[in-house]
Amino acid sequence: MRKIKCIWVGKLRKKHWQGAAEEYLKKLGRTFPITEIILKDAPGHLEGTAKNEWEGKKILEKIDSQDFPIALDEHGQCITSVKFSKLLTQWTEDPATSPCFIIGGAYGLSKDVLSRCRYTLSLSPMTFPHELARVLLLEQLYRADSIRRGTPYHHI
Ligand SMILES: C[S@@+](CC[C@H](N)C(=O)[O-])C[C@H]1O[C@@H](n2cnc3c(N)ncnc32)[C@H](O)[C@@H]1O
Repeated sequence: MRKIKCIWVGKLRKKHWQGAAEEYLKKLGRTFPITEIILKDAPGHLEGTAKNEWEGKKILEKIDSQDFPIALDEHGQCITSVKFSKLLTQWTEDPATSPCFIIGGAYGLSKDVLSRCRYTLSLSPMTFPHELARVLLLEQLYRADSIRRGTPYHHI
């Protein structure tokens, strides 16, 4: 079964992010059901590292033993969409595991989350807001699936 889990920190508050995310979730839903786990932001009185450690603990609680956790982080591996499609096929076809993509909040992912992850994916060496990173990842998942199926969405 091809299934993908996504752990996000924080809601998409603006309509334009919601609309963009929904568009790709709907397209992906036809072939790749996505399970989204949306975690609350850390309490407002926490700052910097304390914030990402608090969020990190909540993220770790949601990673199951059969998950193959993939951190989204600007310092990770920057790869082509074709390579991503191959990796995604490999991850989703492994009967023992299923991919679990993780996007952090405003202060990023904690060291514990990064070290628990089995792959770290960068969307660019530049830093994006988590809402945009979420939309970009969903679009790349859709593109990767289109490449795998040979549908005319990606033009090499
Ligand atoms: C605003 S960024 C956090 C920025 C930065 N790491 C920090 O510590 O301040 C929020 C989240 O979006 C995701 N993100 C932002 N830019 C990214 C990129 N270029 N590649 C992959 N993920 C990115 C990451 O999951 C990150 O934890």
